[in-house]
Amino acid sequence: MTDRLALHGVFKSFGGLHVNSDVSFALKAGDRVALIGPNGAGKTTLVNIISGDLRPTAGRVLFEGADVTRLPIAERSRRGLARTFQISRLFASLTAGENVSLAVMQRRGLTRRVLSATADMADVHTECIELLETLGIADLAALPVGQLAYGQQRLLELAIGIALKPKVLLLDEPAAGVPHEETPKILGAIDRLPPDIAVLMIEHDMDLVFRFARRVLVLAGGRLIFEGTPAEASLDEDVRRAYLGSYADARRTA
Ligand SMILES: Nc1ncnc2c1ncn2[C@@H]1O[C@H](COP(=O)(O)OP(=O)(O)OP(=O)(O)O)[C@@H](O)[C@H]1O
Repeated sequence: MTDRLALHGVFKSFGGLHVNSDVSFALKAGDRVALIGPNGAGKTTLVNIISGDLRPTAGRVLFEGADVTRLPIAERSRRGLARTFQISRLFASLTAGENVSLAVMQRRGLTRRVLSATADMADVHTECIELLETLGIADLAALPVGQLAYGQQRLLELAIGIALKPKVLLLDEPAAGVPHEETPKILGAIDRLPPDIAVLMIEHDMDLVFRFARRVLVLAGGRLIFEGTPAEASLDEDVRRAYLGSYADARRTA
């Protein structure tokens, strides 16, 4: 089976700052992988490289076997790569339903011919409402995004990610900033993602990692220092050191 996503020797520097060094890994259909690591380890930078928001300094990103390293975000998205952001990027002046409908329309190729597409709009609306129902936020469809609570906005972001029917979904801290009592809803939504999607999730909350991930990648100082199950990660000495902040010291003295 061709990997859905593969990174080969990815490096990223900002001036003299080496943020990602020689990172390689692959995701297959149905994978549930968490990318963890201490603050500043380079996780978001790596996700930005996968999504096309950033170009790597060296190395390659393959999507279904094809080199997409130089392709723009929109082309990667058309091929089936979707992401959510750590900080919400929803259209605040549109309603929740309109935000999801736009994603459904984008996937169906309707956004370029909006004026001639009215016949398809009933379908788009039905799909949008079904999606919002799946995430338990159908009652919010008519509300402007600006009026939604933060946790509801994160659920809406997930709805948009799913609306794109991606083959690979990148989730950047989907539960960040969500009040504790609302995290079960985010977890429930993630549990109900279509099983075939390959999902890579950046997450600090280890409860969520344990519940979601079957495999964990640990990034420290820009390098992958561990790949294994969540249980193995929690017992690994290098991983423990990375989280205690002594990994950088160990490298400096090595
Ligand atoms: N555009 C940029 N220009 C310069 N430095 C950057 C840029 N983007 C990120 N960095 C630096 O790269 C390092 C890694 O940042 P990144 O956001 O990828 O880490 P992270 O592992 O996602 O951290 P966190 O868990 O805190 O979100 C940090 O030192 C950050 O300041």
